[in-house]
Amino acid sequence: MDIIFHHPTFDTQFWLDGMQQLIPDARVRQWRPGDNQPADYALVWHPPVEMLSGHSELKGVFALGAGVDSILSKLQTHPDMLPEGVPLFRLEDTGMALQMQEYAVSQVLHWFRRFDDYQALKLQAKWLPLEDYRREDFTIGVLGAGVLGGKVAESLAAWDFPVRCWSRSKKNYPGITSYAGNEELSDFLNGTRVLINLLPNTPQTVGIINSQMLNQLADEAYVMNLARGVHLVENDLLAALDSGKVKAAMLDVFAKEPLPENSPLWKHPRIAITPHLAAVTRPQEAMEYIAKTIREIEKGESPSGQVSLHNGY
Ligand SMILES: NC(=O)c1ccc[n+]([C@@H]2O[C@H](COP(=O)([O-])OP(=O)(O)OC[C@H]3O[C@@H](n4cnc5c(N)ncnc54)[C@H](O)[C@@H]3O)[C@@H](O)[C@H]2O)c1
Ligand SMILES: O=C(O)[C@H](O)CO
Repeated sequence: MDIIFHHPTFDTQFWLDGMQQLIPDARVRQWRPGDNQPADYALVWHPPVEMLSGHSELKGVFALGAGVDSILSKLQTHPDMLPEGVPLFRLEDTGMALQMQEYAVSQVLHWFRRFDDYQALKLQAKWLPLEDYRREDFTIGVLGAGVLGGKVAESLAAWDFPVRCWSRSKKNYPGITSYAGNEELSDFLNGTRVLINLLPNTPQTVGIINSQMLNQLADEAYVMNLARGVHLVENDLLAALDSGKVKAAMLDVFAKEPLPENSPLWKHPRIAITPHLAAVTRPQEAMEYIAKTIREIEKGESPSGQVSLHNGY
């Protein structure tokens, strides 16, 4: 079995050695421009078109992240990049859910305990106990209730917050109210105080967090974008912060990354920013998942994690 690997920034040797250890009888190599030799599996991030195009012998392509929007958008301009019938897989959790839970829970607790207000008071040397927020006024709504959103919702429910989620089809997570489809979006938003986004980037979800959505949230809402920058209309968020409809936002992802130095988001006192690291690929977990999936494909099984090109995620 031949496995080819391409990632613009990862430590290639670490991945080649790791995959070799997990599948000892495989020949694992770094793909380099001009390499047109056949392969059974490809592990990729931002793959050059010629790495995959024409390779209909591939039995699987593994994206080395959870979101496959960068690969699917390249397919728009280079439809032959993924040969017909070759399945595309993505990383399902592989250590990312725990990171998302840490990020979301810590920030929700930060807002709930009013640490942002106390930091502002501290800067004025003011000793002023504020009224507590109540859990019943702190309903958390998770947009996108898949592998990551579902786990984030569960971890917040464990802190006794009222939690709801929104997805394409109904979910059955204990203690979490599930809303599905565009028909139920308004009901989901109505009363949501903390909006956490974990949707995939698809034509249906681009720009979904806009004025119309923000205006339906509870007053003094909080917004956390952990999925993709294109989901959020940045100017609409700034307007909602200025009007007071939104009290604060925590953003990990941006329409343009790195976020340009002149972006007004940097200077806004009620926007917190992290540089797209809410959940990063954990190499060992990812390699174990890929090796397990390869074994399943080799046995003729249908492993989970296959991307639906039709749904776009
Ligand atoms: N910031 C980061 O560091 C980081 C890390 C990993 C993943 N992500 C992002 O998180 C996203 C989610 O990852 P995942 O593994 O949970 O994905 P997933 O495919 O398991 O879940 C997607 C969820 O979104 C819902 N959904 C999709 N389209 C919808 C629509 N039109 N209307 C309503 N619901 C819709 C699905 O029903 C599902 O519940 C990724 O696509 C990626 O963009 C970000
Ligand atoms: O989707 C992912 O895995 C991360 O956001 C990196 O792009």
